[in-house]
Amino acid sequence: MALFTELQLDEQILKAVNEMGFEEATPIQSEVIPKVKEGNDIIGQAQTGTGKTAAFGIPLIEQMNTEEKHPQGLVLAPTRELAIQVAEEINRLGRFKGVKALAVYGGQEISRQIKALKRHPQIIVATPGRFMDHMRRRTIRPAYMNMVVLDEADEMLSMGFIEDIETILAEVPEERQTLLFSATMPKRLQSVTERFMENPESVKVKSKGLTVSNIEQRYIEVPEKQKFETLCHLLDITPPELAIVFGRTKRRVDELSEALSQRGYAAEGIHGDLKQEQRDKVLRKFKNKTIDILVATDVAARGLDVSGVTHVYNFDLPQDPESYVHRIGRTGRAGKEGIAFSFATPKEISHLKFIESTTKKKMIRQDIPTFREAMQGRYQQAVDKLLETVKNEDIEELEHTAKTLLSGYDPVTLVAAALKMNTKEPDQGTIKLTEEASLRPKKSRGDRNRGGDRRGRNRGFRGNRGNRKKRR
Ligand SMILES: Nc1ncnc2c1ncn2[C@@H]1O[C@H](COP(=O)(O)OP(=O)(O)OP(=O)(O)O)[C@@H](O)[C@H]1O
Ligand SMILES: [Mg+2]
Repeated sequence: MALFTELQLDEQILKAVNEMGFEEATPIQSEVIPKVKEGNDIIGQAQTGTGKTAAFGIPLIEQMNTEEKHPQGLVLAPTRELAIQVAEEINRLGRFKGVKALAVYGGQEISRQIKALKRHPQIIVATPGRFMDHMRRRTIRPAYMNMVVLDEADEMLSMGFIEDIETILAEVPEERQTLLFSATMPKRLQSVTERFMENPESVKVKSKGLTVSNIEQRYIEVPEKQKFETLCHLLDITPPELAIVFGRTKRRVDELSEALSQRGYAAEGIHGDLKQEQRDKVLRKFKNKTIDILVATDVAARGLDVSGVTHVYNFDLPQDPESYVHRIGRTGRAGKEGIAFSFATPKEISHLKFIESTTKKKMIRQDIPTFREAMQGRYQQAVDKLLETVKNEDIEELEHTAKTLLSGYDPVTLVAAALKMNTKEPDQGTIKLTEEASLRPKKSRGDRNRGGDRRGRNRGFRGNRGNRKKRR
C-alpha cells in the first residue's frame, strides 16, 4: 500500500480520492498508476474487490483533455450493470477535474444516449454491442480515442464479444494506449493481448491464490433435492446483511427467487431475459436493502460492487473456476469480511476439487445444517428482534398491560410465548424447483465448448446483441 500523495496525481483527483474516503492506494493502484503514465500498454491482474477500477480510472482521467469535444477514452465492459457502475466511479473520481464518463449500453433507449453524448463526456463506458451501434450511427467517433480499457476482458472473450472488440479497435487509432484488467487471466486471453496490445507489460499483484483471504470459503455436499432446504436453513442460522445466490440458468433464478419469496425471504432475481428497467429496479432494491437476497445468473458475477454483501451462495456450482472466483468476489470487497458457500451434489465433488486446484485455496467442508439448527437460528432472530424493541421502541404505553399479564402468568411462559409469536413459522407449502443435472467433470470439456455454452446461454442479456442483429 502507498499513499495517494506519493503517486503524483492531479490535485483535483487527489481531492476526489480523499472525498471518496480512500486512505491508501491498493497494491494494484500503486503499481499500475505510474506505469500507465509512462504510456505503456498494461495487463493488470489483481484479486476481486481490490480497486482495479480506480487503478485504470485515475490515470485515464489524468490523461483526458477537458477542452476537447470528442470522447478520448473508452472502457469496454461485459455487462450493462458493470458499465453503469464503472461510469459512476469514474464520474466520482473525475468530478473536480471536470472529466465526465457516460455509460452506453443495450436495453436503454439509444436516443437518450445520443442526447447525453451532446454534453461531451470525455470517457465512454460501454458494452461492446451498443458501442458498435453508436459507431455505425456515427454518434460516437472512435477516431479521437487514445486510451482504451478492456475491463473483465476474459469474460468478454467467453461471451463471444471478440469480433465486436476487433471491429471497435480497428477504428480506434493505432497509437492508442490499451489497458486490460481482470482478477482472472485464463491462457486463452493471450490471443486478445497479442492482437490488441503492443508490448504489454504485465502487472500482477502477488498473492497466494486467485481469491482474497478475507472471504471464508465453505462447501456443502448436498443432493440436488435438498439444496433448497439447505439454503433456507443457512439463511436462518446466520441471516446475511445482503446475500447473492447464484443459480445456473435463468429459469433456475426465476424459480429460486419465487420459492424464496414464498418462504418469506425478501428475494428477487436478476438475469438477462428481464427488461433492463426491471434489472435496474431489482439492483436498486438490493443496494438500498429493500430486498436482502439477490438471486442471479452469472450476469451479476463480474465486477459488481455492492457494499454490505456478507454472503455469496453458489446454489449451483459454476462451470468455470474463473466464474467461481468472480462470483464469490462479490463479497469480501475493499478489505471487508465475507463468506461464500458452495453447494456440490455428490457427483460434482470432483468438479469442486478442480475449482479448488485452480484457485489454490481449499474450501472448508461443512455438514448439511439440520432443521433444529435452523429453528435455533430463527429463535435467535426473534430474541434479537425483541431486544431491539426493548432498546429502541417506545413501549411505555404497554407497561400497564404487561403488569396485568404478569400478575396472572409466569414470566418465563410469557416471554417464551412472545418469542414464539415472533418466530418465523416452520416452512410449509410446496415450492417449484426444476432439477438441474450435475455438472460433468470439467476435464472432459474443451475450452471452446465452454465458451460456446456460455455465449448461448447468456446471449441477449449483455450488450444487447440480439437486438442489434435484428436491426442489421
Ligand atoms: N484505495 C482504496 N481505498 C479504499 N477503498 C477503495 C480503494 N480503491 C477502491 N476502493 C473501493 O473498493 C471497492 C472495490 O473496488 P473495485 O470495484 O474497483 O474492485 P475490482 O478490483 O475492480 O474488483 P472486481 O474484480 O470484482 O471487479 C469499491 O467500492 C471501491 O470504491
Ligand atoms: Mg472491477
